[in-house]
Amino acid sequence: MQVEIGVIGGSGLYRMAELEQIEEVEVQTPFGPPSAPITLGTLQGVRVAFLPRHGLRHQFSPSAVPARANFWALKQLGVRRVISISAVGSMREEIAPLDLVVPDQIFDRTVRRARSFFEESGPVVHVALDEPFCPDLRRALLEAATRAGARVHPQGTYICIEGPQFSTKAESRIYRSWGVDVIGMTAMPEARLAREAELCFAILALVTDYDVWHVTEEPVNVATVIQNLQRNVQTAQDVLKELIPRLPRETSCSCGDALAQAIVTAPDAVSTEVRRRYSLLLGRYLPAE
Ligand SMILES: CSC[C@H]1O[C@H](OP(=O)(O)O)[C@H](O)[C@@H]1O
Ligand SMILES: Nc1ncnc2[nH]cnc12
Repeated sequence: MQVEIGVIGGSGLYRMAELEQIEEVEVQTPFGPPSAPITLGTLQGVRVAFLPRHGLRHQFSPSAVPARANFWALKQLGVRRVISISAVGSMREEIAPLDLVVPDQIFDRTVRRARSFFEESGPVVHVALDEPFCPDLRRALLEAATRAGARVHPQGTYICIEGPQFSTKAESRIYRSWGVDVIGMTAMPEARLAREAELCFAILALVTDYDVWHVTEEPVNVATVIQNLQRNVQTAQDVLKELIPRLPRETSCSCGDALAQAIVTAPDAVSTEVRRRYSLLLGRYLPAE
């Protein structure tokens, strides 16, 4: 059975306990191996691929997550939609720890991550990122979270910092003045890569803390993040159980055609070698033979 849904687990979520009939697959990609072997399993009759972004033992810091390998590997397995489960800090009083957020925008403050599959070689590709998440997958996530009885915020801007350190109070204050809603370290370059790989992508953000700006709450630390994440893992699983079996097979969004108008390099300037290397992503547009 075709694996169409990918789930990327973030901090504190290294396995998906609800998967049945599981097998582990080691995938190789032109960008090296993904963060961990990918677990293939069944959730309520639907085949799912699960990948813990920081590795099974949380070996990869946000800057070192092999994001290109992760998305390439999921695409290679046939995945068309990717749901990321992510721990975030809240930048607004009304978004409380243990709430869920389905962000609709991202502000990228990362500074040292590869952000494109086509950076070093390959044709010049400019995908649109005005809406960085799949609108249909976001809507479905939101409906699933509501059915699961979670307190969920239907939109929000996720600011992605480089880390690995948490923010200073001055940074946190300034980010808040920019109007962001939640803060994390991993949504970028994932959203960029998902779009380049023509995959639907959305984040289920689990709020773990109030970052460092709050006057009465303790500044964020790892223990709080993991503790609150653990308290919310069951909710995340419940949302996935509500979501995955109801996702229609066919998509009506434009994520699957993101490259159709995006390749600028003249076809005769793209070598056979490059066409072969990128055939998984570009084969529809620039066949190798
Ligand atoms: C462990 S605290 C900081 C860490 O948690 C978040 O990870 P993820 O998005 O993978 O859940 C945050 O982005 C940082 O990487
Ligand atoms: N306050 C915070 N800053 C960055 N990443 C986070 N992940 C969870 N909480 C965070």
